[in-house]
Amino acid sequence: MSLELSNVSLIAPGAEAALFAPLSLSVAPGETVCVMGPSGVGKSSLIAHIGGHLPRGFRTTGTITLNGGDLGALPAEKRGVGVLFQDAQLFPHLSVGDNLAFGLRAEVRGRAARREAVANALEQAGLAGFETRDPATLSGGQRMRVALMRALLAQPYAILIDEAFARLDTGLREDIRAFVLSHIAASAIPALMVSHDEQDALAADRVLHLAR
Ligand SMILES: Nc1ncnc2c1ncn2[C@@H]1O[C@H](COP(=O)(O)OP(=O)(O)OP(=O)(O)O)[C@@H](O)[C@H]1O
Repeated sequence: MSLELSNVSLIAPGAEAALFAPLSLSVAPGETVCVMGPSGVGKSSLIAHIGGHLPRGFRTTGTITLNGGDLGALPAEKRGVGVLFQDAQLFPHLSVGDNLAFGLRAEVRGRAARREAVANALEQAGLAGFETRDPATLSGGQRMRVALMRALLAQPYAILIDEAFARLDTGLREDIRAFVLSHIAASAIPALMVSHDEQDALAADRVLHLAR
């Protein structure tokens, strides 16, 4: 199902004017839309708003619909939105396998079934056998692949990507971007990707420029 934004805008705490002109957008299942725009226009805040993590004091207009429901009525953990950040944000105190198991939905019951789901995800990420590894021992690209698999194991209705590839080396960035975007397309969920990188824009299905 599509991710639908209708007349969405944000007013930062203490500000009078909206950060960007009201935004209406429909992102289709399997489609990736790249959101670009000048620094400070509100790209990360838009991602935070959709995910339900907007800092206190922001005012918002418009509506966001996902999976047929109004996201504004739901707390972050009930929105079914997965977010990929720049530093992958794996839990440092959990093994790679436990990070993935954290993403698994509660419906996957039983130790054997959960272990198998984690092993499958690692296999898909090209990281078979990495269950007991400490996330700190992974490369940036490996961490990002685990972060994507953790997000997908939760079977989200949409994925948001906030400059997730920016800190990776150029060659690796291309591989990881292709890995992430192909998994999103295969999962048939809509994705919104915030970026400054022209290469990200080229890899997306569509580009949207946020303007004041
Ligand atoms: N917690 C906050 N309190 C007050 N203002 C904030 C807060 N978070 C963000 N802002 C303001 O909201 C505006 C948009 O910030 P945001 O980080 O969303 O922009 P951005 O387009 O992602 O920028 P960049 O490209 O530099 O990452 C900025 O003017 C910023 O100062």
